[in-house]
Amino acid sequence: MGTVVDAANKGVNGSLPNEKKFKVVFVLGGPGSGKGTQCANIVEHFGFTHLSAGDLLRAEIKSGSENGTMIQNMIKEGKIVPSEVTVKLLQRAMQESDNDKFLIDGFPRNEENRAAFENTGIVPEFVLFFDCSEEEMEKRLLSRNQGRDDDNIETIKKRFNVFVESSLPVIEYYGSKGKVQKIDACKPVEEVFAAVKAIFTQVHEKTA
Ligand SMILES: Nc1ncnc2c1ncn2[C@@H]1O[C@H](COP(=O)(O)OP(=O)(O)OP(=O)(O)O)[C@@H](O)[C@H]1O
Ligand SMILES: Nc1ccn([C@@H]2O[C@H](COP(=O)(O)O)[C@@H](O)[C@H]2O)c(=O)n1
Ligand SMILES: [Mg+2]
Repeated sequence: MGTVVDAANKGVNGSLPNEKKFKVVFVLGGPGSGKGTQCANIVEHFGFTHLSAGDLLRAEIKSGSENGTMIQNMIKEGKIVPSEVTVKLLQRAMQESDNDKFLIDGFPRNEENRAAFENTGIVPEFVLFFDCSEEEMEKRLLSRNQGRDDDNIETIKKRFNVFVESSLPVIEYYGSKGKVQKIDACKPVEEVFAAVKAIFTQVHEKTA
């Protein structure tokens, strides 16, 4: 597995110190591609802690935070919340955790997210990319039934546009660095997990 940021490279290039040693995998893919579903499986089999940026933002709304209304409006519009807010939530969750292995789901969603996270000094081990057609993702989101404000066709279309315009370039960036593990996420859950499992098993064997 790649390098985990440690004491030796804390604070390099003006970045903030990574106080604990963290191992991070970014989990990316379009809305409804199955990121949350597969993260739950990875947690069970590989001992990671799952941090969904979307879940942290939704919890922030519920907590009555001063940013709550702004976040709620952004989510309803399918827009990306300023990185400063999201990175703080992620950093806090990592610092408060007893674990040192994190799946960061739905982040970085744009170039601003990516640059802001890079400033923490934490380097992702790799990026898991769930690749799925819009047709299949739309079908899944419209039948998700979790009461999410953004699971309606108007917001779904906006989220697809944001994914193509802002998130895919981030995946391409990591692809150019040889860090992307792409998975066909249009298949049934069990088949997708078999592919995910193979990747995590291989990575684990390399570092064992
Ligand atoms: N491989 C699959 N085949 C069929 N349905 C799936 C599959 N994976 C997930 N689902 C279902 O699709 C819906 C969306 O899945 P999930 O919430 O995991 O997606 P997500 O990528 O986290 O979406 P979002 O970005 O909106 O949070 C859920 O109802 C889930 O049960
Ligand atoms: N890095 C992120 C991640 C999410 N958001 C906002 O939350 C919405 C839901 O995210 P899910 O991952 O749960 O689908 C998303 O559409 C954004 O509005 C964000 O701003 N930044
Ligand atoms: Mg999700």
